[in-house]
Amino acid sequence: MTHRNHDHGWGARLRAAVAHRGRLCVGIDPHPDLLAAWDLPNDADGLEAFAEICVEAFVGEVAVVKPQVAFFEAYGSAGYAVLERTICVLREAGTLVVADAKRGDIGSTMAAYAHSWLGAHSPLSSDAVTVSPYLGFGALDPALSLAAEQGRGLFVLARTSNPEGSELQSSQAGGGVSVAQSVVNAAVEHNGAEPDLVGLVVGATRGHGLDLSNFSGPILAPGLGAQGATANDLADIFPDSRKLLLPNSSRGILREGPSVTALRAAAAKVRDEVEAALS
Ligand SMILES: O=C(O)c1cc(=O)[nH]c(=O)n1[C@@H]1O[C@H](COP(=O)(O)O)[C@@H](O)[C@H]1O
Repeated sequence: MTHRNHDHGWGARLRAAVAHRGRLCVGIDPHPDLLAAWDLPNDADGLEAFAEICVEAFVGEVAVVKPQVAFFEAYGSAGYAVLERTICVLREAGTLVVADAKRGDIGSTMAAYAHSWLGAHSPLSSDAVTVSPYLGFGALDPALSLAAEQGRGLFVLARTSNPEGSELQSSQAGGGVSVAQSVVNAAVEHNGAEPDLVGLVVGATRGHGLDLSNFSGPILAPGLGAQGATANDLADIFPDSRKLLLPNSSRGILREGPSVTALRAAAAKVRDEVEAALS
């Protein structure tokens, strides 16, 4: 039997967390050059120390943390073990975890990915996961069903922050809308039944050209800091989507490490700038 509990579902948990700790999503992106800057070895031990420092700095300070899976995967099974512990510790401390895995595959394989990142008993079980709709939005169905069943969320790439994304995402899909807009429209349709289940990823680095007026779910907006966007850009780029906008900064904050105090202060500063800009 499908179990759905809206009170404890993703949307309710996200809205409560954001009301309490603000909209900023801080990325844990352990780039090798950051490990070096933090005087940590470029191996799984260095990765673990990096992640532990991030956890100590960000828990209680921000609502949402987004570990970028690629930087853990680079260390193989030892890296995955660090990722498992990081996700688990963050969630136990009440911080929402968006696993940035950008998964997307044919439906039957997508079901396996969904179980890895959203399944209740998976070692990588997170509150939400980033997914790519570019094998077809319908291919995400198994992830949509599991997320709804488990009270978890998805963030579907619509208009990404990188310049290379434009050519594909701005090209025309059927029905006279852009490919990215067709993703937005599909998300609107799905959220009719399950509000907030499907979030979007829309970069904060430039005007997205999307009609988001019918979309009321969460929008993850990467690009603050290292990619050049500032908190003051947000209100212009997302005039109608302020409530559940989750701007992300990773390197811009992580560069302030390895001091836990300095990292925490950097996250708090960006969080407060975001709140001031969107209020
Ligand atoms: O899905 C994402 O999080 C994502 C989508 C996107 O369009 N652009 C983007 O930068 N990201 C991720 O957001 C993070 C941005 O990192 P910084 O550029 O260091 O702030 C990285 O982990 C990216 O993989």
